[in-house]
Amino acid sequence: RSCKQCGLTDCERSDNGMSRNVLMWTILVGDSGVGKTSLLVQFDQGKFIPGSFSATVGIGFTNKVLTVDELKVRLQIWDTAGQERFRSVTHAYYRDAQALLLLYDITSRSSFDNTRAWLTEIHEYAQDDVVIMLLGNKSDMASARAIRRDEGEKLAREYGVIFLETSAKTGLNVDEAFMTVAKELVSRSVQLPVEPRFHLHDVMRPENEPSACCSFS
Ligand SMILES: Nc1nc2c(ncn2[C@@H]2O[C@H](COP(=O)(O)OP(=O)(O)OP(=O)(O)O)[C@@H](O)[C@H]2O)c(=O)[nH]1
Ligand SMILES: [Mg+2]
Repeated sequence: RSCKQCGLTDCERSDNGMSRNVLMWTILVGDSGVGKTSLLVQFDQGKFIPGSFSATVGIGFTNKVLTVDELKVRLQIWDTAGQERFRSVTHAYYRDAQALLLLYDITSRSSFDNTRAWLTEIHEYAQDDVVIMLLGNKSDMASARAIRRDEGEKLAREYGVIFLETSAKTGLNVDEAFMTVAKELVSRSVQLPVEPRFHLHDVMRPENEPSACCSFS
């Protein structure tokens, strides 16, 4: 049985028998080859699959549940195709995103330069209050580095977004990146308690009642 809405097979319960879940849409964007799929595989499965590069076609999602301040945060993470020909598909998903992770490859000047165009697109298609993180990926490739860390930090400051350098290969800062997003989403929603923009679920339910946070098919 999997939920028709979020694709999860079950709903976690916290220790006090209540389930309190929030689902948040997160999208990975950036040029083809920067490591979006690899980052997601590292986060989801804790592994890096070396070998030839196989570009993502279309779009797909992975669910991960993180706990932030006793709140279960389900991140529905959409991995998009970086190739130009798939851009129009990706645009359709921006509007529903609460968070966007924009990756560049620290060994590729062009992927870094293109982040400005990505940010312009994000501002055009995404919600104004979307959480944006800039990630300089492949930080393990020190000898091939083309973008200094402080260049990434400067760009992030300019656009007012959060910045981290990551490595999908070694796992450096991968969990941190997603945890930072989840925490930021939770803290922003706490500041706006009137109508949080949680996408689907935000329920509390006693242990002996069937979980209602998902709708099963
Ligand atoms: N050394 C190193 N290689 C990486 C890292 N992340 C990705 N790669 C490699 O870079 C290539 C591209 O990675 P992908 O994750 O497929 O890139 P992508 O951003 O999903 O590309 P598209 O699907 O075309 O948008 C692959 O050969 C990966 O093995 C990293 O952190 N370090
Ligand atoms: Mg990919």
